[in-house]
Amino acid sequence: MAISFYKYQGTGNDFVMVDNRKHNFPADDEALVKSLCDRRTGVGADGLILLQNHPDYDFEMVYYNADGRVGSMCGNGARCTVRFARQLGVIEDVACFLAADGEHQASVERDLIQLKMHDVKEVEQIGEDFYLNTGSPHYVRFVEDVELLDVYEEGRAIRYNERFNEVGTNVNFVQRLSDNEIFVRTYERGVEDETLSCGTGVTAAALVAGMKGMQSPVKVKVLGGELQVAFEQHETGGFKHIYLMGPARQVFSGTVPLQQV
Ligand SMILES: N[C@H](CCC[C@H](N)C(=O)O)C(=O)O
Repeated sequence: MAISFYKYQGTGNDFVMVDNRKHNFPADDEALVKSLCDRRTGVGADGLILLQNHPDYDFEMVYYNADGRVGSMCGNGARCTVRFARQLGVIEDVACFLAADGEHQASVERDLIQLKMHDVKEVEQIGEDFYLNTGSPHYVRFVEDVELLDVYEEGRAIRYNERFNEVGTNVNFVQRLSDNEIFVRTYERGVEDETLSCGTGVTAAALVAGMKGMQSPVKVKVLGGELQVAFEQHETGGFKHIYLMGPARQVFSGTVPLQQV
């Protein structure tokens, strides 16, 4: 038996995608997911996503981190899944789909995928830093020079802080570049390394930039390209009408013999 897969990437956050509408991919096999995501002995990706039928939605996305564990919401992965659904003919230019954190709307505008995120009701302040959930948990720290930072070491120190216990957190380091632009680097839980981009992390960083007075939409530079985040801020704190926008495309497709993974 062989597994057919597609490889997608959105601003450098890359995913093995499986069309699971008619198959039954053995995703509870953590070792299998992990080996497919391995960059030397597998296809190589930050995560694996199943696109599935759902009776009430255009489709359902099920996301696994590169370590093989079922993940929470993945913003770039969702944008890639929308592109994948479009290319499979599952949707046209708009989608309403189910992800780990519930329903999402999205639209395809040429090269760009715009994804509606859930409202964020509260942002916790921890010293000078912030902690919020944009579908996945994110710690946000503003720094002077993000390019010089050791994201792996400093990210791990926060990731494994006992405050976050087994659940852990993703960690985002943010530099303000101008009145409407930030640069974000993210240490990702489940990948346990820096990735080139993290959609829910970029969203979290842009919302914190909003709290610090930046107007929507916020342009976000990441190592793998550029995204944009639009939002409305409640007077009482919290955010609504949050949109993440950026490119997502197919890189290649192939098959993996199952006995070899
Ligand atoms: N890369 C993803 C985030 C995945 C979240 C995952 N790493 C976790 O929280 O465990 C994104 O684009 O939003």
